[in-house]
Amino acid sequence: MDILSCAALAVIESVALRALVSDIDVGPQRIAFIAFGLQYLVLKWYRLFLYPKYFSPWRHLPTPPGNQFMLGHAGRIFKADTPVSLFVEWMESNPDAPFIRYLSLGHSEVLLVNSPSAHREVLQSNCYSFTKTDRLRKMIKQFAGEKSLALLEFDEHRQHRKMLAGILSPASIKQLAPIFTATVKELQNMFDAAIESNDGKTGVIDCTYTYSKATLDAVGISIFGVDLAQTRNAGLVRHDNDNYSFTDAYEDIFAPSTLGKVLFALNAFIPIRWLPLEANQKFMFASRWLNETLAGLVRERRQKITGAIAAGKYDKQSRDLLSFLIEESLPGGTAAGISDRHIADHLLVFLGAGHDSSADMASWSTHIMATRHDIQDRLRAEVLDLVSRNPEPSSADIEALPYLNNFYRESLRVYPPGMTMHRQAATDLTIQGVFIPKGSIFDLAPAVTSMNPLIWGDDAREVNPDRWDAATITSEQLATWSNNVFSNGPRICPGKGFAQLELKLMLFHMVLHYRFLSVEGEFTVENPALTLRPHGLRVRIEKISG
Ligand code: HEM
Repeated sequence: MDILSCAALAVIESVALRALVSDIDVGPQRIAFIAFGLQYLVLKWYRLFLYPKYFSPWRHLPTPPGNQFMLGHAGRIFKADTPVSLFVEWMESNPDAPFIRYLSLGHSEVLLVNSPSAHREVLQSNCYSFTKTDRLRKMIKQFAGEKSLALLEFDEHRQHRKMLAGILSPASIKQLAPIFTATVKELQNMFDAAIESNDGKTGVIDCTYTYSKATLDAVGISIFGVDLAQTRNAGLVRHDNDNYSFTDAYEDIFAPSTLGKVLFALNAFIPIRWLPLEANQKFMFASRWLNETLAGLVRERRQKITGAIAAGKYDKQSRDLLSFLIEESLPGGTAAGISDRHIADHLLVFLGAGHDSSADMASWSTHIMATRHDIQDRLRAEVLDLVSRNPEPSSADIEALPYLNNFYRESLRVYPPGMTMHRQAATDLTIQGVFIPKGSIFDLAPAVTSMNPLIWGDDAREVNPDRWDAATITSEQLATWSNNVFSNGPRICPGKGFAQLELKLMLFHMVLHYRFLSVEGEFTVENPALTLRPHGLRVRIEKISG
């Protein structure tokens, strides 16, 4: 935009100068070129250095130190221990400020939403005055269709949330319990294999790999009703892998090589998918494969369901979310009229949003248990007590365990997997007395409120499941806006109940059958990343006999 305005102005100036000064012996192109260069430099200098410091409406907001030339704070964010650790540090220096301003690449301003009341205004009161940012939209569009819930805005988003409400309601989530329990058995097989391949007594699991696989199995069966590892597409086979499966496509998109990750992020700034690189070809193939295969899956399931209904043989029991959504899309259903394209796009986002976050949560819970044996022992005592009274507890019995519930909430508070949300103002507005021009960029990080010492006390960074005890927890800590781990407002995570059931069942069985002895070696946290993902977190486990 700046280039275009400067170029247009330079042409006008050149024409005007030659009209006003008759004996000028410099050609019009040269004049325009020099004018363009000078104007562009002055404008950039203003934007980079003068505007943020002297003219921005946000210049009085807290701005952290450490701004680097051209990189702003972005360089330090990418080098930090986790993608959100600087946000938490900045919040700790300004715990009650509504917003903190930081500078991103090219010194562009970003507002970090800080106080609970500012969160409420951005996520609830003015939810539809914001959209996802253009960059995030470009990033998500690389693998999910435009019709997916995560990309819908305004009335269309409202309408689709309503259509999808039934399939993720508590009643339908409850029906998924047997599926989750079955996938926990898979997890146990992986744990046992790790122990067997060592000395038969203890073994080491790589948390990211193990939980990723287990939760992908769980979301595959619960969302699509298929074993994703076995799902192939006969019409679309990769030349170097004729056994290409859903798992391959998923990995090529969500767990690519380092170059693949860089290209994924870069493509949100400049289109680079046309570059003839292997990482690009893999990504493009996987994205096409995933979209075509899902469309085929939806088509087949619709035929099967409508055929069974017509024959009077449809069994509504034990249905996955895809079957449920297709049923509801029929005349009279809560999602009547929703297109197959929308269904496929929504479910692909459910898969992406639900898989990594649940796997990360399981990894961090394991980390807590392996480093805090006191917490692990209390969890196990509670689980054993339930089993001694009721050897076959229902999912409702498990969900009601108080210490397991406290542990689940505390683990999410300290290690929120859905790490950041990004928004862009769709209109001019004022929030908490701060003027927000249209186009302003916002970051929201659940850790910012979850770690706020004014809400959670000076030990906010410590893991302490007891802080959730009904007898002692304060109303401020329980307030909706003190906890944004699943976001809040109209865009609150629709998979909250799904994640809770899946993870509590997984934790229950893990604690019942295994001891988590220690963390082996060092590990890092992926940065940049879409979720709070430990890398190389290896934990020694031991099977509990009997
Ligand atoms: C521990 C597990 C999970 C966490 C921490 C989590 C967190 C979040 C957060 C913070 C958002 C808001 C993103 C934004 O507005 O930019 C979100 C949105 C979303 N989540 Fe989750 N999530 C989890 C599991 C799941 C599961 C299991 C599913 C599906 C089965 C799911 C589906 C979605 C969808 C579809 C959205 C977009 C909602 C919309 O834009 O209306 N999530 N999640």
